[in-house]
Amino acid sequence: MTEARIITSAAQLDDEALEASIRPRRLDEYLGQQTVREQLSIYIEAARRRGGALDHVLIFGPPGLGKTTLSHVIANELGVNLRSTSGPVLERAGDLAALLTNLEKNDVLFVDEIHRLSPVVEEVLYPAMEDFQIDIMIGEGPAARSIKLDLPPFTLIGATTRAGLLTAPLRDRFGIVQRLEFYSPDELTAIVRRSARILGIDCEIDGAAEIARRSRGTPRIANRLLRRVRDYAEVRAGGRITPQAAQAAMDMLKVDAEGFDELDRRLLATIIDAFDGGPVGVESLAAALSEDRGTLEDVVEPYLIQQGFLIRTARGRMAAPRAWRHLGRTPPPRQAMMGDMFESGQ
Ligand SMILES: Nc1ncnc2c1ncn2[C@@H]1O[C@H](COP(=O)(O)OP(=O)(O)OP(=O)(O)O)[C@@H](O)[C@H]1O
Ligand SMILES: [Mg+2]
Repeated sequence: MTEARIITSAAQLDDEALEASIRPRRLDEYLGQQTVREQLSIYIEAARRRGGALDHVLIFGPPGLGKTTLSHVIANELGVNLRSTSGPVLERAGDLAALLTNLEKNDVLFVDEIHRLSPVVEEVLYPAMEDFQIDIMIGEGPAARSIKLDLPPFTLIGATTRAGLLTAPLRDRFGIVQRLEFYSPDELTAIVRRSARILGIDCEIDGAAEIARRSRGTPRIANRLLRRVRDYAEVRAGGRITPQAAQAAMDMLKVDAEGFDELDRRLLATIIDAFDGGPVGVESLAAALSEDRGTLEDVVEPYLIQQGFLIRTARGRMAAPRAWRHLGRTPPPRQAMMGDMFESGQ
């Protein structure tokens, strides 16, 4: 079900080739995220002047907002190598030790999905991050002993969609913590225009803006929609992405004016129809939708919440009045809704 979502923010296979060509490599190509960019440019410059490693960086935010991209940009700007791995891939302490001992001075080690590190691997990471040292076990049984190894100074960049799932000791070891926000329509318009330029797509500004508005604040979705709209424009609109062509293409893809797709609408409609507008617990909601809870929490809900269509209360999710209206329903009287929110302790 989710695989088929045109506007899912999760990476899809055919994204990869495209993303490689349009992924920003330098900080000034990384559009939007003004605060993050400003801060990082200072930290990067300072690290370069000192000739030392940049402090460890934690980047968090919903899928497709540019965590992996930013990590590569940072390494590039620092002029160092980036080694890449991910939480679930590092099964044993030795896997991490092997990576760490191969780093060169000031290199970046990128750990994606860092909230999924196993506890034994995390234990190795603590002294590595703090003192650039690791303890490794040599030999087995009674003869086993541990030796300390010095590592070159390096920068760990951790990325996660779920900062809340990080253990406190791990989170505390990051000197720089950056949260990526959903992009504004203007920022996404700039991203779409840049991608169109690189891919040689004829795209009017207003066509780009139309795509941007329906991209759920997410560059990955904007780039994917650009590609689908291009196909449509080639076949039906003489190859040029005009606002009309963009609209028609996205209507065909069932991406509505808010950028919501089938699953977004189904989620809101289920809360309204099956649960009287909520509050409903995320487990019940996931069951009613036959979707995985993690997908709802990571991929679907953040944008609906940020846009004020979904309200998260202590007792569960509620459809906001604009959700009712978006689906052509009349919201219940404000008082009834406030009552529900009040009971839930919000
Ligand atoms: N600031 C930006 N400016 C221009 N393009 C961007 C920016 N951020 C991301 N992109 C584009 O969006 C695509 C997706 O970004 P990226 O893969 O870095 O997201 P992510 O946050 O790592 O997602 P995930 O959580 O799925 O790993 C990139 O290939 C890139 O082309
Ligand atoms: Mg990524």
